Amino acid sequence: MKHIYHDDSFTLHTDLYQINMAETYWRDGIHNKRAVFELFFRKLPFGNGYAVFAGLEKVIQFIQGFRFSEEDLEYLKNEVGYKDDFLEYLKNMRFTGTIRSMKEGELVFGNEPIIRVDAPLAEAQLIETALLNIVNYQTLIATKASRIKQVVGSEVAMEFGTRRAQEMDAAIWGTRAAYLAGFEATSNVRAGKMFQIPVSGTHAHSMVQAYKDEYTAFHKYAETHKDCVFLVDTYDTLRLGVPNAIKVAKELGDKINFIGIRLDSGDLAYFSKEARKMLDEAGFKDAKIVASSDLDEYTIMNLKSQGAKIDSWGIGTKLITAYDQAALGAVYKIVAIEGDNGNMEDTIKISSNPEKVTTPGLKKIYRIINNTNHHAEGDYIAMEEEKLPEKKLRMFHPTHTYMNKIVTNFTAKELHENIFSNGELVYEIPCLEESREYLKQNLESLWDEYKRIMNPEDYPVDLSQKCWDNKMENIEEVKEKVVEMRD
Ligand SMILES: Nc1ncnc2c1ncn2[C@@H]1O[C@H](COP(=O)(O)OP(=O)(O)OP(=O)(O)O)[C@@H](O)[C@H]1O
Ligand SMILES: O=P(O)(O)OC[C@H]1O[C@H](OP(=O)(O)OP(=O)(O)O)[C@H](O)[C@@H]1O
Ligand SMILES: O=C(O)c1cccnc1
Repeated sequence: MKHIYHDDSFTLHTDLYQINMAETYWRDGIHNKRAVFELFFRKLPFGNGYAVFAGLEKVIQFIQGFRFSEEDLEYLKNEVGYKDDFLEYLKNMRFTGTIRSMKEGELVFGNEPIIRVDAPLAEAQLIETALLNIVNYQTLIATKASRIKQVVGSEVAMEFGTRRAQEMDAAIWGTRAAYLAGFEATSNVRAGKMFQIPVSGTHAHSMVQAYKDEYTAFHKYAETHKDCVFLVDTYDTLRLGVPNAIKVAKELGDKINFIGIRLDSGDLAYFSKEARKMLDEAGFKDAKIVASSDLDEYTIMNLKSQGAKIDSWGIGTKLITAYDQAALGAVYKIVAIEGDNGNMEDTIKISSNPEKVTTPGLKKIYRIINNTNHHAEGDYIAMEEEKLPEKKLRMFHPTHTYMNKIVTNFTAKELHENIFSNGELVYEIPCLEESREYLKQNLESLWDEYKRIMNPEDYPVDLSQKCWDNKMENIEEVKEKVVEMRD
């Protein structure tokens, strides 16, 4: 038993420094001060023109289960050394704050708040790490999957990555993210069961090797399964594999549903074209060709440009591990805190890099949709109490302010929904299918220039004049303070 790890709560899924800060706030009596944090990333992953937000459902689960278990408290006491009075405070802690968030399947861009947490300071602090962990991974994989699906187009994309994923949780939630982003199926049966994702699969080389020859292996498989996709590359794809598949399909005729073949190595363009001819000549015009083997959006695009005859794509390692970018860099920054007089006061983090200076204050985020062509003109961050003009909106780049435009005849769609209100879940969680459909609609409203997988245009994420002025005032105030403190 010693080596079987017991794990009865996710609440300690945080960094030690969060608990240490919570203790400081509590001992100082400021733990219940209202604080507002925003979760956002600065740079889009993979050089993509948009990201796909995923992770909210798991965030909700985490918040609902947020309580320190007896075992957590014992551990914190005996192994980390926290004192009883503080542990008593943690014991009674529940999440009592308000969370506003974008919906899963929302298109999201750099420097815009995806989630806003408005909660007692210590609570907001303690949930940071888990929120970032969930959103960073799921959004990264959903974005990678969406890129791949853009290239795959109307053909079928199947998620095959579990064996290469960074452990079991990543396989499960990565698969969910891939389906949300438009993949049609997964080979992971547990993910299929948990999220009602269609499951699908062929067979491995091991089965051919176990029976020694392809003919016997395909035949035995066909005797036990109606739907058959035969893997044809174990020995010699065109001389043995494809002819054996055709032979078995002909012999068993209507007794099976010969779906097609899978190619997993070699020149996939050449093999698929040759195999297509062979299948067609044998009368199997509807048989499908599945391809797998280290595929990603670039290889798929390249194979298509070579005229590969592939109907279905199995994508594993490069999707589920986000092969070309290991992490999304979302951060969680405090933007306002209750002052001693009870009013909310802005907070700002200064940086020598203008892109890294946070945008202070309570804000709302809107997508500006052109009413004529129903496409998004850009996103617009305004102060919470601000009323947007109805007829004419001036949008300008927040660092290169000379880049600006006037938008007329638009709809400003607010992107945040109320998720928790004073600790109560007030959001009806959509099913995965709905979020998937929501993403599809969102992509339709995005101009193609932001969707291409290489060198897309920069999508505008602008600040309102008030929001921009407020940021500048905050920067000036901090500068003055720094001078005062230096003198
Ligand atoms: N016609 C093609 N054009 C571009 N890339 C291709 C083409 N055919 C295959 N590829 C890609 O080339 C890579 C080949 O991988 P690799 O060198 O490991 O060999 P393999 O053919 O998969 O053989 P094996 O699995 O036996 O090692 C894969 O990423 C595959 O998707
Ligand atoms: O290439 P990926 O995109 O990661 O897709 C998943 C890979 O996993 C399987 O290979 P594996 O060698 O693990 O097993 P198998 O060939 O014996 O089935 C499959 O044949 C794919 O090549
Ligand atoms: O069903 C398949 O063909 C499959 C599943 C997982 C990984 N590679 C292939």
